[in-house]
Amino acid sequence: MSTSQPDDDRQRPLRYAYLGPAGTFTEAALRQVASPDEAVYLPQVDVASAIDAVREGVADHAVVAIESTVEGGVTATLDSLAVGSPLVLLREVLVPVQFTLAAAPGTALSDVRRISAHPHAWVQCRRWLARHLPGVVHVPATSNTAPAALLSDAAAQGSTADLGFDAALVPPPAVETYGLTPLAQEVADNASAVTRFVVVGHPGQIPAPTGADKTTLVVHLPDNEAGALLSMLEQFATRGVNLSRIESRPIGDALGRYSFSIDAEGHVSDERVGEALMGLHRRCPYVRFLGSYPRADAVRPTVHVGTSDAEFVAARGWLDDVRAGRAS
Ligand SMILES: O=C(O)C(=O)C[C@]1(C(=O)O)C=C[C@@H](O)C=C1
Repeated sequence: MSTSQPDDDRQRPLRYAYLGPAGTFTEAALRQVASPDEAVYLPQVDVASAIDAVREGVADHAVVAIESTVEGGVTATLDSLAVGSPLVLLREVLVPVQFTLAAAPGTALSDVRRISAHPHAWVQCRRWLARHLPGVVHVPATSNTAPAALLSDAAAQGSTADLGFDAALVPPPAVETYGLTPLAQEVADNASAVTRFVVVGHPGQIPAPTGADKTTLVVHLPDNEAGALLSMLEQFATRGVNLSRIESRPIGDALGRYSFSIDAEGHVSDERVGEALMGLHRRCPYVRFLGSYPRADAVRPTVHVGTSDAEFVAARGWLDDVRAGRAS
């Protein structure tokens, strides 16, 4: 991805909105996309603000978490992308996730009664906390480093007593960044936890197919139709398109109305993916294309007999012949 773009005939660095403050896992994802030397980093208080910064033209791109091995889909991201002016995903980045329990210097593990943590971090450390700090109270934080910054500022002013928490779950590098003391390291329950982040931008050029791509969609089903979900899934299955994620989110206008957030293997320029999208367009009242982009793990899909590009093209040629009276 290029990191500069024309602006009134000038080259200016791209601006990236992301969940801050400094040192979040989101920032680690952003560093894989563009270094702070060549891009402008715009930390935001939450995921929705990062995405809105792109819609409002304050940022060129947003980097946001979309899925984690422990919690599944990041609902704030899925919901922000599902409505509002159209945006697309341009790239995905994987970040291994581990946590340190940290506090201001002078705090001991035995002092800890209340821990500030992002809700996803809390869930990822739940079993460790139950075993080592039973009864400890969760104080929700807006990001993994927001409480680290508060602890650091309060310690600099002489006391952390009024903060409402004694310690925080933070990304390991943030311990040093914010001058904290580690109380316990590697406290995540799943040592191989990974969070998937995406780069969000305005619709325009779609990243070129690599052979190992992903396509993200939002789909609504027809109301009150038996088998509507099955019919939607068949659009993928009959074309040999595997799904790597599907989850339902409330549309929000009435009980029982859900939209489906889907990651499909392949690129919109693949014949089988294009055919599946046309099937969705015919069967479903609403389909939002959220982009085709290279998979971070570079895993190529298994192409089943009868679903390769060449076989779709040959089938279309055969039909043209039939329609023109040339078929034998
Ligand atoms: O980027 C961060 O550090 C965050 O606080 C966000 C977030 C998330 O939204 O899932 C990112 C990675 C971890 O899975 C926990 C929290």
